[in-house]
Amino acid sequence: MIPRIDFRKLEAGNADTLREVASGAREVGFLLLENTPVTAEQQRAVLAAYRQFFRQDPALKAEVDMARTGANRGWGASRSERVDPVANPDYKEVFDCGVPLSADDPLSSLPVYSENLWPRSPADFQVTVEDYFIRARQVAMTMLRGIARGIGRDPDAFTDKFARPMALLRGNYYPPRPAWAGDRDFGIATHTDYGCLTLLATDGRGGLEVELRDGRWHGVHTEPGAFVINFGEMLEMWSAGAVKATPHRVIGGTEERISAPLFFNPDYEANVAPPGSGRSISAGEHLSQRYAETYLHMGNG
Ligand SMILES: O=C(O)CCC(=O)C(=O)O
Ligand SMILES: [Fe+2]
Repeated sequence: MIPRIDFRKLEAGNADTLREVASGAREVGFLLLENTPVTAEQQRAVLAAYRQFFRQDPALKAEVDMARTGANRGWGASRSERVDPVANPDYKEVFDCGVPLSADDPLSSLPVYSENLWPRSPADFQVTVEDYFIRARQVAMTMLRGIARGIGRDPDAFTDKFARPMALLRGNYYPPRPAWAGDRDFGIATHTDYGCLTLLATDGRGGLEVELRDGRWHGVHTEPGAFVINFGEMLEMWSAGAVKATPHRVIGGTEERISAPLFFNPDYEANVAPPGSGRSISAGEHLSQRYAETYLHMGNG
């Protein structure tokens, strides 16, 4: 149902692989990606770092609480984000970090380029997370180039606009579904992602569900080492609908679960309107608006 893509073949420009990527992007909006340069070990290391961070004393997490700031860097407590206006705020916790600009960059004062907030503990958290973030961005870049080729665009049609990416790496922590949770409570409620593509590593536990064309919810499962790829609102616009942003959610179960999505968002100034439409849609404005709609401390309060 969800196409399985071999990264090495994609990188080599294999025609069958490019076709599968293009049809998966259009018909499903989700792909499974295997055989990338990011190893299962590297995925496990970043998930373990997040697990240690989330399981520690809440006072240490509170030191980097994003709610104290006007941005989304650091820890987001349970119920600090509502991704679906008809659901309650999500019960997940998150940790977000981005790619900050140098201080003399004129755009560096924008919240989407805020400085990261790193916790005092665990000790090697920042090193592990930043190392993974760099590797994962390279995979995302190659993937995006492959999609451009697959849908018949110039290979760099999208990647050209990633000089100062508003990319965000997130750790999601889903505790066991709380006893108080009702019909409108989710680990993460139904949503589409905001950016171009999302590269998701999981701890192997099920929980992610996607709403496919048949109108039904389907569970997605991956083995350690593989990635789940899905596409966001900006790429749907930018590709004039050749790529679909598919709704997904996590209801949550009896066991704790950790996942790490890399939201691969382009430069603030990228125009993500359909080519030739004569319109202009600022990636930075779209992302800022979606943040304001979802994070309770950034506007959705
Ligand atoms: O945890 C997952 O499997 C999905 C998370 C997700 O959809 C998100 O963080 O946007
Ligand atoms: Fe998502």
